[in-house]
Amino acid sequence: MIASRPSFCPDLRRSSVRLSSEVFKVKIGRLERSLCRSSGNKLSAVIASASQTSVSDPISTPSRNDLSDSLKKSNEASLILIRHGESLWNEKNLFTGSVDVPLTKKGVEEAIQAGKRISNIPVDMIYTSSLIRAQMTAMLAMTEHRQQKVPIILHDENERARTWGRIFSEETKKQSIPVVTAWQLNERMYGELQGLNKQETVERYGKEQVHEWRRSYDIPPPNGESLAMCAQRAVTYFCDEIEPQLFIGKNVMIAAHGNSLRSIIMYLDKLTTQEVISLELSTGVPLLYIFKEGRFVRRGSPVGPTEAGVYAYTGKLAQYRQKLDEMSH
Ligand SMILES: O=C(O)[C@@H](CO)OP(=O)(O)O
Repeated sequence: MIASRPSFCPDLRRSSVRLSSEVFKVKIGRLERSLCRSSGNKLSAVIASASQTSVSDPISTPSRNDLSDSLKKSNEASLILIRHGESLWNEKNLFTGSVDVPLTKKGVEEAIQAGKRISNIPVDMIYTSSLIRAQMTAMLAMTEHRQQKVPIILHDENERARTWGRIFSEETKKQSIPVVTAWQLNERMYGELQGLNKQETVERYGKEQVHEWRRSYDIPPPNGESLAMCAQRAVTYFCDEIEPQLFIGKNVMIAAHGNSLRSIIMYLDKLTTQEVISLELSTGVPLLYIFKEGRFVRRGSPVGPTEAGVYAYTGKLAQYRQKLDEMSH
């Protein structure tokens, strides 16, 4: 197979040099298009970042002026990616895909440990898949965060959900973190392999065939999604909904799945279709990226001895941590 780099979001491909005003205009245009496209209260997920409040109020719709003020203010943001902790089907070695399986006790512990590792990194918005294992991971991780804000899931499935979920205190909103759930970040649909034991599937179909289903880029398992198909929806969502938040300086955490995150990492790290095949993500280990001047720079996983290095990378992160230290003294 010829290694190639798929272009999911051609108008947003990042320049390796300083973000030119030309590109910046495109990116703002994109954000505005995304605002235009969004209808009704779906708008709140994107424009939450445009207002200076922490949780989008599903009723209020901040003006474009708020948006452009906010755009001018920030040029650096953190992006944390976490694959969910171990699920009950990971433990049983079953293909899981779109089946909505909760965490094991070990998975709960992994999520809490992940939270400790990122407890000094700012989080303004959280995106999770619509599956409980990713949502549990995000929520458990945030119980450890030093900022001590409350993650609140936004419900925009219908008018009543939006209206009934309103918050009437500005102060309480400031102490909250909006959590957007999106099916596009779900694990890839594993088709007729869902619920099958991985080892038994190898015994039945052979190691090579199963490896092809699990790790090839564009060969789907029977009636399921290939990584390419999963990337199409996950990366498009990332470009349309999450990247605009980073552009305006919002620090974002994404809790998702092995394959939806592999496809997003492929986009962030500009991996080829060949390189992504060997990319494996452990459960519950957070990865940190810094988004600056239109580029994503991978800082690795802020764990153990590397933690000091992670904070040393940017002045903004160091300042944030110092502020947290001062507040807790
Ligand atoms: O079963 C699944 O849904 C995934 C992730 O656990 O498995 P794989 O590692 O084969 O992509």
